[in-house]
Order: sequence, then C-alpha cells, then structure tokens
Amino acid sequence: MSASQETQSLVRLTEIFYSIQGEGRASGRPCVFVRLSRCNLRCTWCDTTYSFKGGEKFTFDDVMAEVGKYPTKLVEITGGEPLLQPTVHPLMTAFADAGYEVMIETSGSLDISKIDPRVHIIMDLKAPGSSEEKRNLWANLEHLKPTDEVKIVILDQADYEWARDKVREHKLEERCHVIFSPVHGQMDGNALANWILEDGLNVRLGLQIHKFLSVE
Ligand SMILES: C[S@@+](CC[C@H](N)C(=O)[O-])C[C@H]1O[C@@H](n2cnc3c(N)ncnc32)[C@H](O)[C@@H]1O
Ligand SMILES: Nc1nc2[nH]cc(C(=O)O)c2c(=O)[nH]1
Ligand code: SF4
Ligand SMILES: [Mg+2]
Repeated sequence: MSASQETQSLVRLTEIFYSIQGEGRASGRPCVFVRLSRCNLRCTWCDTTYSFKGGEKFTFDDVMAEVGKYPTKLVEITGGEPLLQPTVHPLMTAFADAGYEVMIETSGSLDISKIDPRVHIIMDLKAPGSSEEKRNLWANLEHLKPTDEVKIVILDQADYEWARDKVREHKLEERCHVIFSPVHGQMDGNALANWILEDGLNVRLGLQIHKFLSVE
C-alpha cells in the first residue's frame, strides 16, 4: 500500500479526547485517547459499553489532525477492542513515525504479535468475574516486552486469587509490569491492597484515577 493510500485508510472511531491518563504506568500524564468502536467481548464490569455500537469512519489524516490539536505527544489507542480493526496497525505505526509515544489498551483476546514494537502494550488478562476468562489468548504472553504491562481487573476475592495464581504460574512479574485494578465502585481498593501486601506480590495496585477526578 502506498503511503498516500495508507493515509486514506479508514478506522471506525467512537471518540477522540484529551485527558489525564487514568490507568497503567503512564497514569497522571496528559494523553490523547483514540477510542475505536466495537468489541468482541462483553466483560461484566465494562465501563465503555457505549463503544460497542455506532462510531464513524475516519481517515488516518483526519485522526492525526484531530490528535495533533492537543499539546501532548502521548497517544493511547483504546476502545472497544482496537485490535478488531486491521487498520489499527498502520495507524499506530503512523503515530510512532510522527514521533508520538504510542500506547494500546487491548483485551488479551486477540493476537498482539503484529503490533509495531515501538508501541507500549497494556494487555488485560480477563479474570473469571469478567465472564470472559476463556477468551484469554495465553500465547500472547510470549510477545510482551519488559516495558509492557499486563492488567488484571479484580471483581472479588475469587478474582484476586485467580490473578495471584496466574502471576505465580506464569511468573508474570518477570515478563513485564503487572497491574491489579479493582472494578471501580464494586471492589474495595483497600481490601485489594491488603491481599497484595499479605501475599507479598510484586504487582502494582492500579486505581482508575480519572474516576476520582472530573475528567473523562
Ligand atoms: C474499556 S477497555 C478498552 C480496551 C480493551 N477492550 C481492554 O479491555 O483492555 C480499557 C480498560 O478499561 C478497564 N476497565 C473497563 N471497565 C472497568 C471497570 N468497571 N473497572 C476497572 N477497570 C475497568 C479495563 O482494564 C480495560 O482494559
Ligand atoms: N482518563 C482516562 N484514562 C484511560 N485509560 C484507559 C482508558 C480506557 O478507556 O481505555 C481511559 C479512559 O477512558 N479515561
Ligand atoms: S474487552 Fe474491553 S471494551 Fe470489551 S467489554 Fe471488555 S473491558 Fe469492555
Ligand atoms: Mg475508560
């Protein structure tokens, strides 16, 4: 595909917004979010169900022009499930080529091996409380870089014990950063903190800080 054709490639988006990064190691940093539409999962606790339908198709030129309006070179591709759209790969490469620090939030249910190596991956592992545990693509673990992140959203103590056992079984903290994130409003962050301390897990407690602020 020629470069000019590529910039005419289309991607279906729900929204582009500028906010404080609320999740992962970049938490607290100004970031532009590019939220792609549609998802192949239906996590019980999903806070972005509005992305499952609708959305509009935009060219890469349009997307990059909109993102370029904001005073940051940190961009996160999220969704819905961004890896559902094959054009997300050249889009992420275009951002990296343009000097952006690129992050992707993905569910862990689709192959991450084709992602541009410059992109910082935040990959979920879905615990039983999500009802999507069976969709975890465990082969993805081989493709995580030390600077990438695995995030496990914790609904209850059963999810915590599942996550603890997976960390130990796959030595996840030796592969990349590991974040345990409580389901906002349903899992008490203090209880999760105490379980992590009691078990001495080398993981990071991640709160969705944007939900404690009045930002999107
Ligand atoms: C909306 S999803 C979009 C990207 C991708 N589909 C995924 O699941 O990673 C982005 C992240 O939001 C987090 N999330 C969604 N709903 C949440 C909730 N109710 N509580 C805590 N984290 C949540 C999950 O960690 C998820 O990885
Ligand atoms: N502020 C803010 N930070 C985020 N980090 C990941 C998000 C997501 O929905 O993927 C998100 C989000 O929706 N808002
Ligand atoms: S995979 Fe992500 S977008 Fe899809 S339902 Fe789960 S949390 Fe929501
Ligand atoms: Mg969100």
